[in-house]
Parts: sequence; C-alpha cells; structure tokens
Amino acid sequence: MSISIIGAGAFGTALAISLARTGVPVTLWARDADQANDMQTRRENIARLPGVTFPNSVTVTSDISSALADTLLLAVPMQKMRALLTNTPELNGRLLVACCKGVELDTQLGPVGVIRDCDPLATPAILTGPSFAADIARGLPTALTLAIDDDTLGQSLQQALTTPNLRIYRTRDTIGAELGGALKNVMAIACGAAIGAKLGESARAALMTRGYAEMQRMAQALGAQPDTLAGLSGFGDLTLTCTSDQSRNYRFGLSLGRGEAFDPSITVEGAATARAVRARAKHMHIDMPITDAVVGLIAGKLQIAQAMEMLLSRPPKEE
Ligand SMILES: NC(=O)C1=CN([C@@H]2O[C@H](COP(=O)(O)OP(=O)(O)OC[C@H]3O[C@@H](n4cnc5c(N)ncnc54)[C@H](O)[C@@H]3O)[C@@H](O)[C@H]2O)C=CC1
Ligand SMILES: O=C(CO)COP(=O)(O)O
Repeated sequence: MSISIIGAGAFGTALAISLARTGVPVTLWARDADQANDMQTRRENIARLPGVTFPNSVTVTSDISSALADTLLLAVPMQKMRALLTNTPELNGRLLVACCKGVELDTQLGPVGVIRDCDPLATPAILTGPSFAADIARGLPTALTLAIDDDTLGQSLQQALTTPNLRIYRTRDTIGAELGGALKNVMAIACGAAIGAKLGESARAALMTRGYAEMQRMAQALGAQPDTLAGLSGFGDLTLTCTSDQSRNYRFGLSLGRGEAFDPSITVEGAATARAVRARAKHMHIDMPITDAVVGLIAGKLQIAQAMEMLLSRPPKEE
C-alpha cells in the first residue's frame, strides 16, 4: 500500500518521517512549490519541525499528480480541509485518512463528515490520538486510533500505518474518533486558562473530568460509542493535551488565563471548534457549560473570574 501525506505542516511532516523510517517510500505534498523544494533539498522542515532530518525514503513535492498513492493522509487544519478537497480534484474517489482534529465552523461536521460531504466517492478514515508531532518525528512511542467503516480495509490500513514506535488500534466508530479528537482541544483551552490564571491543579482535574462528561454527552447524542471516547482518541488525547505545554491549544488557554496575546499564525484547532460545537449543542439542547465558557473567554465576553463563577454556581446535580 503506497502512502502519501497531503499537507506539510508539523504533523504531516512528522508522519512522513515516522513512516519512512521503516524504509517504505513516502511522498510528502506541500501546496507551496518553494517550500517543497526547500524541504526536498534541505531534508528538513525548518518552519514547522526544525531539527529532524528526513529519511532518504521521503520525497517532498508540490506536484499533486506525483503524490497520488493508494493511501492519502490528509494533514491540514480542520478549517482548511474543505478548501483542500475542493481545490484538489485529483484527490477525488480515493482512500482519504483525515489526520486533523476539529469540527468545521460552517457545517458543524468533523473531518470524516467533511470528506463525505465534499467527495461522496471517497473512502474516508481518521487517524487520531495522543501524538505530538515532535514526539512522533523523534521516534518516541505512542498508540493511535484508526477509525474506518470497512473493517477489512481497516486491517490493511492498520498494518500499513504501524511502525515499531506507533501502535495502531482499529475501530469502526468514525463519529466517536473524530469527536474525541475535536472536543479534547476545547477542554485543553479551558485547562490552560485555569492554569494560566493560577486556579490550581485541582481545578484542572475538575475541568478535565467534567469536560470528559461533556464530550461523552455530545458524542452519545451523535451516535458515538462511549468506549471510543474512553480510548486513545478521547480520554488518551484529552489527558495529553490538557497537561502538556507542548500543546498549542493548552498554550493558547494559558495565554487567555494570563491575559497575554497569542501568535495568531499558530494552529489552534479548539478555538473554531468550540464555536462550532457550542452551536451544535445549543441546537440539540445538550448541556456543555465548559465549552460555553471557552467560547465566552475567546470572544472576550467573559473574564476568567466570571467563567469560574458561571461554572461553580450552576444548580447542584448528580455526578
Ligand atoms: N502538530 C501536532 O502535534 C499534531 C497535529 N495534529 C492535527 O494535524 C492537523 C494539522 O496540524 P499541524 O500540521 O500541526 O498544523 P501546521 O500549522 O503545522 O501546518 C498546517 C499545514 O497545512 C497547510 N495548509 C493549510 N491550508 C491548506 C490547504 N488549503 N491546502 C493545502 N495545505 C494547506 C499549511 O501550509 C501548513 O503546512 C491539525 O488538525 C492538528 O490538530 C494531530 C496530532 C498532532
Ligand atoms: O493533538 C495533539 C496531540 O495529540 C496536538 O495538540 P495541539 O494541536 O494542541 O498542539
């Protein structure tokens, strides 16, 4: 099964490096020709993943026709996925594995939903779970969830994406896998804000736990299996992202909590996703108070003290 990675940001580059270390040829596609040439010559992605040299079996190109492999891993930000699929008709009708985490603002669809919407003939899948690009690129171990409807194809894909450092678990619950990865980013912003505002580790633990309850509520209402949320794509990635300042979502939250500015060029998937999820939750009458607070903080409509008061003064309930 030949593999290409579409999107040469931090995660796409890390996946290319990790898969190519097993010796298989991997093509990494960047939309910008200068950037692709620079990476191909230098054997490094200076902008997004400095310090890690590409194995010989990575080829970087901006020519989409030379990147059309059996399996295409899509590693662009969630809010750019539709533009990628619309502007790149060569991707139509193929096996497309989303590697992004989020919910589209305009449609409230996740990565698999957007692929289905843009390209009904594609076979969509999602690869998600606890995996910082820098860790993957350095060959540090982790485990990920691969979700795809067709279990036979899922087994071949699982094999193709497994490396000595990457253990892949398989599920058919694409809704659960995409929601876990999307919602944990919202909770990471909340936890970062709490830590940034010096509310303490106990507050973070409470936010993670009640955030997980919100994730489960939304996921179950949309037909996901609770076990999926309890796995790598949900609980696993929630734990990583809410506790590490390697996470951009968490760092964005820290800056909100400290009242500091944050570089707008950094990809923070949870910001748009929080708004999309809040809209969906309101429409479906699902209670998501932490998500509401994150949306209020980002919009500047709530201060940290008000968000805390809003969460703590809710009517008492059973856990
Ligand atoms: N960086 C990380 O540690 C991890 C990231 N992810 C997910 O991977 C996705 C991508 O994140 P990163 O690679 O970190 O972001 P990034 O900001 O490092 O790179 C994004 C890349 O997408 C490209 N891009 C944007 N719009 C495009 C378009 N319309 N067509 C083609 N390319 C386009 C950009 O040129 C850039 O190279 C996100 O959803 C993120 O949640 C998942 C796991 C780990
Ligand atoms: O999803 C990630 C780790 O699994 C990366 O998190 P950030 O996008 O917050 O950096």
